[in-house]
Amino acid sequence: MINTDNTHSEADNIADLATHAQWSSKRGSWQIAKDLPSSFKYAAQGIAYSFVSQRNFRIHLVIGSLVSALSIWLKLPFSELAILVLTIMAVLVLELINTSIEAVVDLAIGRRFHPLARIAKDCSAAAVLVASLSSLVIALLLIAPPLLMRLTR
Ligand SMILES: Nc1ncnc2c1ncn2[C@@H]1O[C@H](COP(=O)(O)OP(=O)(O)OP(=O)(O)O)[C@@H](O)[C@H]1O
Repeated sequence: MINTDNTHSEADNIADLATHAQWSSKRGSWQIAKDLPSSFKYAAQGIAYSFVSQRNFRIHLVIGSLVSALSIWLKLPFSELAILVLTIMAVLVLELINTSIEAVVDLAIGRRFHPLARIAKDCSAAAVLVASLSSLVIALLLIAPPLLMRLTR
């Protein structure tokens, strides 16, 4: 409750507002991470759920691991390895967000058809596709030349 009488200073009111906003935003949560290890545990649960339930997540993980192994074998410079790691992780991150959006849409409308649900899911899947295509192009640009050199030596 925000106090409006004169015994409260401006700073007290701002502190009250901050506390109020913090608790309002958490009101809908069933459970709140109480410490850092709990936050990591919930994040790990999200990764495990995506791995088990999403075929595309597993495919991206396998391709990402192969590309990383190939890059190390080719002894790519650290800067190029960093670019590859960034693009592989971007695809996995978007796959996780896609899974999250699908779950939220299903939670909101269940098994009913809705054009907005279709748009939300299609755009979220499109984000993964665009990131996958761009990471494919980046991988080809960085890996193809040294691989060809190695194979034709
Ligand atoms: N409630 C809905 N209303 C309208 N269209 C829907 C709805 N649910 C799914 N769709 C359509 O079906 C497609 C597949 O939805 P689904 O929830 O099965 O995703 P998915 O196959 O798991 O996607 P991804 O392969 O990206 O994980 C969506 O992209 C959307 O076009």
